[in-house]
Amino acid sequence: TDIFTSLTHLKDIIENEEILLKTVSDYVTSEEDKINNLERFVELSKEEPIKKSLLSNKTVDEYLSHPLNAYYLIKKYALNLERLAQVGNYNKSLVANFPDETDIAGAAAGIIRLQRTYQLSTNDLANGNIKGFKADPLNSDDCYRLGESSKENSELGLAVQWFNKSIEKLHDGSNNRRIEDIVSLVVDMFLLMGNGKKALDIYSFAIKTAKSDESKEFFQAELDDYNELYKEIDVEENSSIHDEYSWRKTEPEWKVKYEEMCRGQFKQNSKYAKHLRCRYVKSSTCPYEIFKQEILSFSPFISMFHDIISDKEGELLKELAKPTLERAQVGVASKPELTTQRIGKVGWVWDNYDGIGVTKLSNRVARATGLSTTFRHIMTDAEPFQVVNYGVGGQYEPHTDFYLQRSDLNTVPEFLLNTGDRIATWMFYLSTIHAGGATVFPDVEVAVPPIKNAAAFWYNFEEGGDMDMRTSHAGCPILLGQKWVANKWIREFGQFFTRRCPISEFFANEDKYLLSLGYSKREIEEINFYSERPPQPDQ
Ligand SMILES: O=C(O)CCC(=O)C(=O)O
Ligand SMILES: [Fe+2]
Repeated sequence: TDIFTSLTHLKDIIENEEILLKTVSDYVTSEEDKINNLERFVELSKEEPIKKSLLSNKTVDEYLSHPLNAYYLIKKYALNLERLAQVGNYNKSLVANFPDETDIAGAAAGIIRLQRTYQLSTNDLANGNIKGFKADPLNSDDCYRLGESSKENSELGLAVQWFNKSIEKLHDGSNNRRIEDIVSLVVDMFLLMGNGKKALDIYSFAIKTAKSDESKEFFQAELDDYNELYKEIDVEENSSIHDEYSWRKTEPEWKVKYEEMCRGQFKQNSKYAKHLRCRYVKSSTCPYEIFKQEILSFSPFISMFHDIISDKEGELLKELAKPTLERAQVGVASKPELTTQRIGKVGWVWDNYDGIGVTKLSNRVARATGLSTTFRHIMTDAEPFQVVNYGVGGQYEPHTDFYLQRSDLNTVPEFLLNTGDRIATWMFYLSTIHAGGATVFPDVEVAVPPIKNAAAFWYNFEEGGDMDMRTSHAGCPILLGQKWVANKWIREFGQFFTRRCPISEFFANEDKYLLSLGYSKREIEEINFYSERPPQPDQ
């Protein structure tokens, strides 16, 4: 560096010695802090490993049945992951599946979805109570996160409630945000609701009750800003009736209806409702095999089969699907999208995947429905099983299973080319759900309860071969329990020789169905005449 050739640089180095020293000592302190932090983490984890402290005698599945527990676990592991990021060298594959901050936010959004859909009170939820099922109460940090999530979702009323809860619990030490900032957020929410009066009240109250001079000054400054901004507006006049408890985001009609269906607020209003029944159906090929079918709607034809798969077979499907599970996308193969419209992970399980086990299940679907489910690599009669596992507040918003754009039929993987559309849907329910999670058909007000080891089965097309838009359906958010389903979509063209007559003869046409039950034409006219079908809105 040629220092020896002049002495002036040596002088500089002497000047800078102190700064260098400080840099090194700062580094040592910060590394020490890190190590201390990690040491504390190891100590705590040794004292109460997650396996023991959280589960306490429950199985993992029981524990995860409560959405708040799932949220707690996600948060705990995500925060651990942040700590581990400070450790230089360790086996990264151990944390490959760890959740991160985006998962905490996703789980919080799921809980807000559940709160809104099932109209849960903020108090109950904050106490960990969902319909009598208990989890640990939420702490101040959790409540704050739920407030943020509500805000992001434009649920301003809920946001106020959660931010207030977070302030109420601030003393628990979980939350290092400043009370001033949370109060300002509450004020913002009221302003967005159009309630300036409330905003003013909160500032005045905060100034009166402030715990320190700084705090008081902060609120005074905020209030001054506010007065400056809104001096033109008569606050009293503009304060609408909005309070946080009655305030709801305006949702499109389909969503309101969907959420009502999920809550069970609907009437089976088909005039044929009283003829719905359970029946035994004979297997299409095996003379001694009988299936238990419950008919839920004649037109469109929607039914369920009870006890149609064993626990063991269900486990097989889940196990085979697990390694292939990926975040669900919506849309066609050429342009799938990640959306909140469907919150779950899907995997595909093909016939012959595991010896004969999966094929046996496909064959059973064929015998129960009379449709062909033969799998082929070109021109298949049915798709492989699509196994779906839902997450916290997981759902699938209303959709139809067929391709709305006819041209999309040409952008499918090769084995599905020239197989026509999804003429019918079969869906196994593979897990126990205590609340929520029904499959609902809002247009015809039919709900299929997600009963373990049962299956839903319906036709997506009308008798004449047109798409039946009334089959639009949804998987409701899961409130308590875990949800696994396995779809088997049966394609159109493979049914050329197998399609059963009774479907077109009886079920697609309700009158024909009644004839088949032995009613005379006159009786059917009478049933039609006296049936109590509520007036339809736009007739
Ligand atoms: O989970 C449900 O109940 C519905 C699922 C569904 O409709 C689908 O996967 O296409
Ligand atoms: Fe579907």
